[in-house]
Amino acid sequence: MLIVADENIPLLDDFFAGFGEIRRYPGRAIDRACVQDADVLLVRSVTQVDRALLEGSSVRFVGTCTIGTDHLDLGYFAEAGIHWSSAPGCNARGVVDYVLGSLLTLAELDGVALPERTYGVVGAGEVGGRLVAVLRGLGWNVLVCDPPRQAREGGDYVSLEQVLAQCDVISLHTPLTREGEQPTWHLLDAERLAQLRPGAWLINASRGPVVDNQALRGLLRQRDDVQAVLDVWEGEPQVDVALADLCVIATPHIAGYSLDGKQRGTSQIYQAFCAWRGVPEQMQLADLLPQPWLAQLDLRAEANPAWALATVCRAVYDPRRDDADFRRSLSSDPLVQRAAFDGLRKQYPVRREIEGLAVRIGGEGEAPELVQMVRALGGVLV
Ligand SMILES: NC(=O)C1=CN([C@@H]2O[C@H](COP(=O)(O)OP(=O)(O)OC[C@H]3O[C@@H](n4cnc5c(N)ncnc54)[C@H](O)[C@@H]3O)[C@@H](O)[C@H]2O)C=CC1
Ligand SMILES: O=C(O)C(=O)[C@H](O)COP(=O)(O)O
Repeated sequence: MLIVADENIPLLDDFFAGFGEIRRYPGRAIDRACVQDADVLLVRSVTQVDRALLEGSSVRFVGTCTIGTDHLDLGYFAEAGIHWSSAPGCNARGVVDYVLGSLLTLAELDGVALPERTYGVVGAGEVGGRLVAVLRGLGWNVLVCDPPRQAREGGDYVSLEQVLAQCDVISLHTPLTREGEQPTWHLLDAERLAQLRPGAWLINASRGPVVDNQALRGLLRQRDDVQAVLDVWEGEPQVDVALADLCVIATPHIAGYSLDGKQRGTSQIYQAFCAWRGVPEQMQLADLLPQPWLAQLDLRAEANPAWALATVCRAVYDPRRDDADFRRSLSSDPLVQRAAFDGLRKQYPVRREIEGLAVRIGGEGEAPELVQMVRALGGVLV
């Protein structure tokens, strides 16, 4: 069996070497010639997998080790009888950690207290749903907008207009869709961006085109009260450098790049592949993931809760590091800039997740606020 894979997929040999030959290519360089004789194609988000790539090839299974599927032509797969799988939720926690780290920076810059803000989460699936749970667990006020989910399940949701009118912070977690009843392409267009509340923060770690980047650049130039955090960009790996300069945090599509999330993505595709082939799974991700580098975090019971929150989150991940690396890499030469965008992602340092972090609260007293905070973040009290 010939398996063609994006070279950035971790643990390829551990999970797939037993099935046949693996040929690795840069994701953006996978073309018809690469896949012509392949049986299996394993990608991440940067390979457009469609009729133009696959027609005439022997590929019968496509796995994307990512949550997003906007790079896959699922209609063509159905027509051609190609089995496929994505990795739902694999790196959702990494994105939540990215949003938390961004909120801490925004709060420091604007001099506001996070519990006093109203949060709007748009898209309440694997990522947004976890983010809502964490924010509500912290006792913060959260409104949720997810029309497709609301139509399916009913429940306590609000419209996008309500989010724009009532929320100080808007975090986008929808897929990128161009068709259907609720398409998300330019969900935040010039008209909606103009409705952002005074002092609003906008975070986009979904897909670049969910926000009209040109309109956002115009808005940020006009309104210095609005702050933006962008992990994803229209036209990636090309980035609007002027827009990046206007953002508080700008990063090269790495919100979900925890080690755990990336390895989980490969593991989930392995599981889907084994199910498709009808063979038992031989490998377990738990046997491959290294121990977290931080064995335990110690807090004092008398610690200020806001300080403790920042300490726990930043002990694991601080997006300011990625922002600084990204800004250093920005270039007015498009070729240099595109290469730098992909280079930062390829060389991404090891980053773990807050969930499961062992936290010990020592010192005097019960510290119920700290206990609630650690539990809300998904930490484990020891
Ligand atoms: N920046 C990064 O590193 C990462 C980005 N992502 C992006 O985040 C997206 C969301 O991920 P998940 O939560 O795991 O997906 P999911 O499929 O579990 O949830 C998406 C939610 O968005 C809702 N939705 C769809 N259209 C909507 C609309 N017009 N308005 C409001 N809500 C809408 C859906 O009903 C669903 O509940 C992915 O599709 C992917 O594009 C995912 C992982 C990492
Ligand atoms: O899972 C998703 O969806 C993502 O956006 C991934 O973080 C994308 O990872 P790469 O394809 O950019 O390696």
